[in-house]
Amino acid sequence: MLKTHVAIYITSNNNKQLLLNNILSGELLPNLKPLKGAVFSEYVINKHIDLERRYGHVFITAANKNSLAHASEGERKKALLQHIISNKPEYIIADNIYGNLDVETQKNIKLLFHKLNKSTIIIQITNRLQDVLSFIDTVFQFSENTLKPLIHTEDEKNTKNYFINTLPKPHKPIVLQTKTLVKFENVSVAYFDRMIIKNINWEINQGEFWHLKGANGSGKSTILSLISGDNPKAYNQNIYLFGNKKGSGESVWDIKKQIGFFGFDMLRGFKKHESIENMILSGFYDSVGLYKHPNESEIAIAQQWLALLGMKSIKSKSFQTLSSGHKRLVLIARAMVKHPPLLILDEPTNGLDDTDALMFTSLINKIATETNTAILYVSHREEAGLKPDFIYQLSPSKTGSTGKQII
Ligand SMILES: Nc1ncnc2c1ncn2[C@@H]1O[C@H](COP(=O)(O)OP(=O)(O)OP(=O)(O)O)[C@@H](O)[C@H]1O
Repeated sequence: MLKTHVAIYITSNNNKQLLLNNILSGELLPNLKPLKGAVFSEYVINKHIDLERRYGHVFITAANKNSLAHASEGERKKALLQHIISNKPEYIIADNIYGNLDVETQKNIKLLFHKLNKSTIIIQITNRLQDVLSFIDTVFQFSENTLKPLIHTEDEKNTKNYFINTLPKPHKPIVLQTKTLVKFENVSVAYFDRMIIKNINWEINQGEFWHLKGANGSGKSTILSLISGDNPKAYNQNIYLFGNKKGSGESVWDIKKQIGFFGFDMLRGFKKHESIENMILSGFYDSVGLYKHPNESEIAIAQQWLALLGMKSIKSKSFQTLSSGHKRLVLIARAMVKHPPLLILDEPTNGLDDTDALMFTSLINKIATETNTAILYVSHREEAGLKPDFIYQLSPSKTGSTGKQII
C-alpha cells in the first residue's frame, strides 16, 4: 500500500490530462486503485461551472455563497477544496495547488495540506518545483507516459535572454491624441448590496508597465472587465479609456481594438486546428483564429514574429500541437502584432513550467522596453525577473476594496 505522499513534476509540453487519467485508472501508482480518491484541479472547477450552466443548479458554493460561475478564481479553488475535504477521500490528486491564489491563501492552503497529510495521501502535480509541499520527499517527473525519478538540472538564470532579435515594428502605428490610456476617478462597483471596489483612482499612461495585485476576490478581474468593455457596471462612472469617457458613444469593439489581451483561460473551448502563422495573423483582426484574408504587410509582420519566436520552420503546423508554454508565446505575438496601446495579461504564467515561465517573462520584459505599449499584468505569482515599473494594490475591506500605487 502506497503510504507516502508524492509530487509529480510535469513540464508544459507533457499531457496533464493523460497523467491524471493514468493515475485514476491505476496504471501509474496502482496502489491507489482500491482507495477513494478526489481531484483538486482547475479542470474539475471548469467541469462544475459547465454543470451549473447546463442544469441551472449550483452544486458547490463559495464561502460568500456565490455560485462557482460568479465566484472569483481564488474563491472557486477554496470552495472546491472544502468540498473535497468534506467527502473525506483517502487520497487527493492536487494539481497546481497555488495557481490563482493570493499569497495569504497560498499560506492557508499549504497549512491545510500539512494537516491533511496525516489522514490523506497527497499526490501533488506541479509545473513549478518551488511549489512542492515540504512534507513530500518523493518527486517524480512525468515523461513518455511513465514516472521517472526527477533529475535536477542546473537552475536557469533569470536574466537569460531568450529572444535575440528586436521586436517586429507595427505596420501602421496606432496614434492616440492622449497620453493617458486609462483613467478611473472614484470608480465603485457593487454586486447586489455587496461593495466590491470603492472609490478607485488610477491612471495608466502610454508605455507604462503595471502589476495589479490584490487578494482573491478583491476585484482585479472586475477592474479588467471595466477596462476591456464587457462590464455594464462601467457606465455612469468616471472611467476614461483612450481619451474618451466610457459610455460616450463608443462600441465595445472601438475599445477592444486598442487592447491586446492574454488570459490563461482564453483558449477554453477553442478546438479549431489553426496554423501557428494564422493564429498570429488573427491578431490583426481581433479574433482568435483567422477568418479573413491578411494582406502582404500583415503576412510580413507575422513572419518576423515567427522568426523572433524561432517558429518559422513550423509555422504551418497546427497551433494545437504546441506545448502550453509555446502556445502562450504565439498568443502574445497575436496580441502584439498591431502594437496595441494597452496589453492586458491576466494570470499569464498560471500552469507554465519553470523554464517556460522564464521564457515568457523575458518576452514581456522585452515588450516593455522596446515598445510604447502599456502593460497591465495581473498575477498573484511573483515571477523572478519580471520588471514592472509600478504596482497597484487592491486592499479588501467590508466596504469594498480600496486601491493605491505602492511602487
Ligand atoms: N456577476 C457577479 N455577481 C456577483 N458577484 C460577483 C460577480 N462577479 C464577481 N463577483 C464577486 O466580486 C468579487 C470580486 O471578484 P473578482 O473576480 O473581480 O476578484 P479577483 O480579485 O479577480 O479575484 P481572483 O484573484 O480570485 O481571481 C468576488 O467576491 C466575486 O465573487
